[in-house]
Amino acid sequence: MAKPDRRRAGERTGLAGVKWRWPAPGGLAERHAGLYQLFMWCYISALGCHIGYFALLSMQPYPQPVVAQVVGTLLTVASIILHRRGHLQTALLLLVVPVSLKASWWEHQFGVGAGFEYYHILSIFFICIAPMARITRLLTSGGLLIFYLIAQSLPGPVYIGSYEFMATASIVNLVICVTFIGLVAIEMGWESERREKRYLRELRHDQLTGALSRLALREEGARMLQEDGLGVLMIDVDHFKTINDTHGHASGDDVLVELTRRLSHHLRGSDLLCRQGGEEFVALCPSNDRQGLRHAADRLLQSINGRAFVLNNGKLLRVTVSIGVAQGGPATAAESLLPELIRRADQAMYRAKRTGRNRVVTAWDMLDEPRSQTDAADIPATAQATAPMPSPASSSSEMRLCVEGSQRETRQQDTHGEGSSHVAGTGCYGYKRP
Ligand SMILES: Nc1nc2c(ncn2[C@@H]2O[C@H](COP(=O)(O)OP(=O)(O)OP(=O)(O)O)[C@@H](O)[C@H]2O)c(=O)[nH]1
Repeated sequence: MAKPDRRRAGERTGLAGVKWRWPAPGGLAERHAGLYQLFMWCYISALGCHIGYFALLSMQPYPQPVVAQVVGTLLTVASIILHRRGHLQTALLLLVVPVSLKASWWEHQFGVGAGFEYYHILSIFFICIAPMARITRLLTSGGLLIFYLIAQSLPGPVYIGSYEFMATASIVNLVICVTFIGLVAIEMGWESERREKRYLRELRHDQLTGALSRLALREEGARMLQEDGLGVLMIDVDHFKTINDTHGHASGDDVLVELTRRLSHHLRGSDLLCRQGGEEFVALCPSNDRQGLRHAADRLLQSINGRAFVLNNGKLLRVTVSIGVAQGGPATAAESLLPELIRRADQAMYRAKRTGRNRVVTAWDMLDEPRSQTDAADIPATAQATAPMPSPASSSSEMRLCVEGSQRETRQQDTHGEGSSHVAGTGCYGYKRP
């Protein structure tokens, strides 16, 4: 097999054989990708500063702590490597503690007032936002704060710069520190926005298949029902347990992924495909046209049973689905009608299972059948248990739409109260406004 092209993947082999990849690698750093990148730039700038100091050494009229510069450079290199390996806390400490130390040294050289105290504040800021244990953060920032206070009361400066030098140094140091804090704050804002969007996307999508999740099904279904009539197609893979048992769970997963791909391909742009759970999918199709919905369901059925699924081991597998269809709406009480439509599509799907699988059954066809044919055994136990009881929430006139074939309604002025109606053969109660 051809070797992957590292350059194309943005990878480099750098210090100590560490693989460099831009942007951030996996693990801890990945969860703070934006911050991580910014810190990387801080490290690189710090490294640049150290090298710059070396260049300036010979030009300074007063003795320079060469050892401090060497140690500072080594610490920065070490912190880059540690950060790259995921030891974020240690790396950060190696960076900010020497920065604070160096700020004290410059304060000692020039006296307080040249703006080097800002670097203490910058160090404490970095520690405060670092993803570390609260106790470590408290101890370190407390330590740096005490260090800052001690540095502020250092004995008289050894070298006192001119007034101009002090003023310029103060402004430059302030600008550097404020820029860093500003950049990090902006990046953190963007990062939390990105994270929020990512979580929301994950919440609304099924991890395996990429189809919409149950949460999205409820939200989108209710929205669609408010705007237009809605067709609900309940799609369930036949004998999926046997597929899992025979070919393994991984192959079962592959079947679900391919199934989603085929179903999505054969749905219209305005339709939505959701994974209800396990091997059960729900297609939401905005439509008032029952015939059209039937055709759509037939088309989906054929897209699955018409062509064999190719498993990872090259074996061919014939997969079939059973589809139940229900239709209703539009409704202002969409939140209460949607579960009803799903229940009825589920009921129709179970009927398709019981009558041989690999077929489409519509809820309205079930209504037209003699009552004896839609025997109780067709309705799953859960559906029977959840046959809707009249409730205040279902008392809107729109609830009438849960009954396909309203001509079959037989009014019941019984214990359900005035205005309730029972739909023959459906177990579905609707409420009409008196
Ligand atoms: N591979 C895989 N299997 C799953 C997943 N979710 C649920 N299952 C399996 O799907 C199977 C569903 O089995 P059943 O509910 O008995 O349905 P079935 O075998 O399709 O039978 P019928 O629906 O009556 O045709 C169970 O074995 C579950 O473990 C998944 O995400 N991946």
